[in-house]
Amino acid sequence: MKPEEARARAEELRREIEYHDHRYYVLDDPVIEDAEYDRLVRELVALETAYPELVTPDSPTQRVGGRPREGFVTVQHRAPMLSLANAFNAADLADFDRRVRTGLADEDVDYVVELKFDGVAVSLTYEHGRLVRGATRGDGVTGEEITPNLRTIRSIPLRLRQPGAPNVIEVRGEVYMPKEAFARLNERREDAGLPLFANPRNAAAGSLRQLDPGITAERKLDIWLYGIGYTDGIVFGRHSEALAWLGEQGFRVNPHTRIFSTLEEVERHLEHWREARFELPYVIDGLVLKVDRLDQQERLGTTLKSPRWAVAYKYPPEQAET
Ligand SMILES: NC(=O)c1cnc(N)c2cc(Br)sc12
Repeated sequence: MKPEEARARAEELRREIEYHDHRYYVLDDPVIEDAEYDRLVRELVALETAYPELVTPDSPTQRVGGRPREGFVTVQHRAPMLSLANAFNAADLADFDRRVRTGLADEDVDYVVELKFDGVAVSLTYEHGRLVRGATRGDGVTGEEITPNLRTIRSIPLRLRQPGAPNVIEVRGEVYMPKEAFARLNERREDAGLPLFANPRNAAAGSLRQLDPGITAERKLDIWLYGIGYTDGIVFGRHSEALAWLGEQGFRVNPHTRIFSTLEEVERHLEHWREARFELPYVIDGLVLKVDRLDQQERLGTTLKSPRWAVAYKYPPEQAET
């Protein structure tokens, strides 16, 4: 095969494998048998072995790369990762709603209500559509650079759908360990006489902070994306539009998000999830309310550490920490 034929075939295989990764890991709706998928990957690995100059960082064969690190470097988030004020009951919610409506001179308000995932908040930076950096939240301004570990999470796209990707975009989400993976991991640790993780959040944090990405890759972590930090090339009118755009770009966005225009509807929704959350295959510790219109968010602004346009409604912790 001539080099330019090899290059073309490698790119064709990458797109096909990316398509199937998105179907399987993001949509949970594969359209190919495992054996056929493995054949595609084997053909790409063979091509990249025969023509090493073809290997690109965003090739699906480069998910688990690099030697273990000595330690983590810190990076500055282009836009700070805010924390959320908490609401624990109907009175707290009514206070939040009243402050929002007062701040908006009694304009109509839509709330986007999303699940609050009990995991590790991370920021993914894409430049020209390619994943260049992944970091933990840290103190909101400075986080730890954990790119090789995040690249092992198969539902994180290594490159965005073109066209439409801005030059630079930071997307925010929560890395978590599904309850089933957590139970299996602790079983293996018990058999090996290792200390157990107390809960899936600690297991996810411990798995992300591994210096060896190969270990992270074995931990079956996953991610939900729920926000956009800095971006230089795209403007949204509503948070719900930004979430839809993230889904179109290939990110894994949670299907239980809803939009309500009255507090009563929000409260009914929160009561539904008070018990229904235990049926989910991942842990949530509450739900997040956000004013949907971004111009209204702007007008409400933020306090020193958290937005006035969002609040986390928290359920009491589960009795026996799973
Ligand atoms: N859906 C969301 O916005 C969401 C979900 N889970 C979380 N742990 C957090 C934290 C912030 Br800050 S926002 C958010």
